[in-house]
Amino acid sequence: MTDTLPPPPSLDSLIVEGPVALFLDFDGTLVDIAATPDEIEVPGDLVDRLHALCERMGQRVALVSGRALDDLETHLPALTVCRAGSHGASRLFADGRRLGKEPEGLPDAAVDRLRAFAEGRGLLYETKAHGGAVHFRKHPEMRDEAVALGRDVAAELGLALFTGKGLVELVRPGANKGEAVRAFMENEPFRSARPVFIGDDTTDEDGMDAAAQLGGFGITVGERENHVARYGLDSVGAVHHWLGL
Ligand SMILES: O=P(O)(O)OC[C@H]1O[C@H](O[C@H]2O[C@H](CO)[C@@H](O)[C@H](O)[C@H]2O)[C@H](O)[C@@H](O)[C@@H]1O
Repeated sequence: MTDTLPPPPSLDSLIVEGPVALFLDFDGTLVDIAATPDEIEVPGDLVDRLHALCERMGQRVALVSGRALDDLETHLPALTVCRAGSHGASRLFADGRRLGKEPEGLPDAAVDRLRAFAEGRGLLYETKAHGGAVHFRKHPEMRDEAVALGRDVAAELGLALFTGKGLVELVRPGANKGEAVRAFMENEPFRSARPVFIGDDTTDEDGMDAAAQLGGFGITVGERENHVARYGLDSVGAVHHWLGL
């Protein structure tokens, strides 16, 4: 449990031991969770603060989000930090060069099933370039039905199912945050650094697991049960404070 996990050592003390690479989740980690994806409140100077953090870290910072990259960039305009969207499947270096292949979108049959389910029940369907999510945050009683539908469609069409905070999502197999961590860590300036992954949700555990396998560790945010993280921070505010944002 998060409340039994100690806070991490200070970032300055880690940097003294050797180069550190930071992998940062977005929703629930850098910004607070809101009722819908578009209602998040992003501090106006967050991009500038992330750029300053990048300078301090020798450019070894990557955002690793479940959101599509174009959506992430809407909330973080003119961001020049390494970033991965669609749960790590779509990756860009800081200057916009692609890392790896552009992933495939969902088959139409999957999109149609998810969208019809959401629209039929008054739920929000989030269109993504490489996935599709049904949000039930405002209707938690629909959770089991949404997860069951996601499982069925995933099995029928050979897709992977994610269940996150108030959502169920389908992606192509292999799209996970651990793969994004590994991909960045094979490249400069990340290579040989100690990876630290910070996140609040189930899908972040793949990133934390990869960080641990590569000699680093995970930091979980908030009170969710987490069996992979080594340390915990209480809130988005505590993450900002730890990062010196
Ligand atoms: O990996 P992340 O960057 O944390 O993205 C995870 C999902 O974040 C968004 O959904 C979550 O945040 C919404 C806004 O706070 C909230 O309304 C929703 O219930 C959360 O699940 C985003 O909409 C998803 O696409 C991401 O997968």
